Amino acid sequence: ENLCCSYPCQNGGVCLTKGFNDYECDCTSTDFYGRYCEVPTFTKRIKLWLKPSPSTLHNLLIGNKWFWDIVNSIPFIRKFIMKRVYTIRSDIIDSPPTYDNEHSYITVDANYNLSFFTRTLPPVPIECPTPMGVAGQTKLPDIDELVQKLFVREKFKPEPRGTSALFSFYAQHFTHQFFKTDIKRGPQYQWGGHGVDMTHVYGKDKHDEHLLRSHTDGKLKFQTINDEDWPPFNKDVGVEMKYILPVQKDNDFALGHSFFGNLPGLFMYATIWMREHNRVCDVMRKAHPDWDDERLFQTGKLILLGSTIRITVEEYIQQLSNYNFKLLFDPTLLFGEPFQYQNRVALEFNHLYHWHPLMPDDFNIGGTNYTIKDFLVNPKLVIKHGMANFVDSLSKQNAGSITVKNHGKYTLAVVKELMKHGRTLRLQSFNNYRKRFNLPAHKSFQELTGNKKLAKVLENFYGDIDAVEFYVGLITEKRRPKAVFGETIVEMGAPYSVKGIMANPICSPKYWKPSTFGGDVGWEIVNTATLKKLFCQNLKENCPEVSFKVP
Ligand code: HEM
Ligand SMILES: COC(=O)[C@@H](C)c1ccc(-c2ccccc2)c(F)c1
Repeated sequence: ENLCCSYPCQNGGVCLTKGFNDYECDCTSTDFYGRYCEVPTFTKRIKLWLKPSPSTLHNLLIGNKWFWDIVNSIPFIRKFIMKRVYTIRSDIIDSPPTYDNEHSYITVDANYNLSFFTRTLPPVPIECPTPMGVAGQTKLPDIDELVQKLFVREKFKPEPRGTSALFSFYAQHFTHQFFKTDIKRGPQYQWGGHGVDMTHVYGKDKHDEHLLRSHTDGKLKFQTINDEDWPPFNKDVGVEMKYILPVQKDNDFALGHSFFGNLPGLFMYATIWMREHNRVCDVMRKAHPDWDDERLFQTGKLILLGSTIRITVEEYIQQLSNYNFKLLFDPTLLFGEPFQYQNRVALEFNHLYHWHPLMPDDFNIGGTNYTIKDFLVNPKLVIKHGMANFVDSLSKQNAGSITVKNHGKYTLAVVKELMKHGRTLRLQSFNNYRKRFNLPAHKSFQELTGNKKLAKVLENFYGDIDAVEFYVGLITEKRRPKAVFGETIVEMGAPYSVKGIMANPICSPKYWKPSTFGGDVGWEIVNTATLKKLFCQNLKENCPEVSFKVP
């Protein structure tokens, strides 16, 4: 039988079977040696001894506000720390990508097959005794029972740190530009561009982009209703829009992403980025009256890309991490470092980012209460209330907490689908992912959950802590003090997200300069972009509440 099924090789060692009854661990470039790559080299031993644990670091970063206020005010210290955040987080991610969803070993295909999500850990080999290799039972627990006991929201649990519903829709809107499962072909297939490419604003390809553009002054098509600019109706454009329920004509708009007509929060962001693009085109036309439609459009796209990344790092991830340390988006920190400006979206990152508990069960917009049902496939609510009221209301409403028993009714089908995909694609155990991201495997259900009752429920389901599935582990893991979610989501999400952002072409030395963004004017926009400006520079009335944190 395949002795590699028990994952004997530690610290990144690669297991290779030798005939039917033996194996060896390849410890090359792991800084470990020995039969299981379990013995650290001398230098590695020193490094491990000096390295603070993720929890120690976390507590340091969320505490000591006085200390961080000083650090944040001294540019060269702040930059020194941010550079290490970039390099340490990025170095954990394999680049070029190593595994795909169809082989439990490295292949050339894994690198060249862009229509696959890549895999950070390869699938569990088919011939292994249990779905997790050797741990646990031969059959995984029933998904409906798991969902019933671990995910169904009985009572809404607000995000404890006051994260707002504006944040929730930002998460969904921003991540859907690179999380694009090609369901028809299978859960391992994707139709995205493997990075922050703004296709959620400009369309999935050149064909759709051509339909969404006005071809005048670099602008995107729009229509004016109630004295505000909105996306055009799709009857006038003809891009493919996908709805999860039947849609009325006056709710069918042409947007950069086929899914974005399903929720008003997504339509809101689609609208504000369309307005921002057209505003930037006007600004650039003044600075460059000699430029044609194409140059205005392309420069506008680059400026919005830079603005998106700045807002994502300095406001969105800032809120997510809850660190007192002020995060900085500065590509020059990596200049001169060995860094690959290439990214491949991992299946595990996609699964990890299923944050449906962020969604409340209903929304209070300008005093009117809407259930998710009222919200679904009803983007014209944003027009009805007006952009200012809509963003103000979402900024004042608490998001849901990403934790157990907090999936709203309309997202249960999604989480069931996710669990099925995890099994079809033979994801390794939660503990194997902990080790892959330099975290100690949890030794007991109690240690994983920090909750006796929950530990018992999980024990009854899985029997063995090493058989707990990936997504189940992420959601049932105990939260660290003042954290949005468990340790593993941060320690896995941070590397994927930092690598995915900093590997963007605009962060590379040849792109990251004023001329790329149309000179000083565009450069200034990218370097001073904020969420508040994104909304308030595109509203006629005075600026409403715009925040990822409820006041
Ligand atoms: C009530 C609100 C929501 C509903 C009804 C909803 C519904 C869905 C549905 C039906 C899918 C599967 C179809 C598809 O893949 O496009 C999906 C996928 C997904 N959702 Fe949600 N969602 C909601 C909110 C969110 C939020 C707040 C996030 C936050 C990050 C999120 C993250 C994702 C991700 C990452 C995927 C996988 C996308 C892909 O791989 O194609 N969703 N959602
Ligand atoms: C050390 O600090 C970090 O690594 C910070 C910058 C950090 C970065 C990224 C995340 C993050 C985690 C999950 C999904 C998206 C982003 C995160 F939660 C924290």
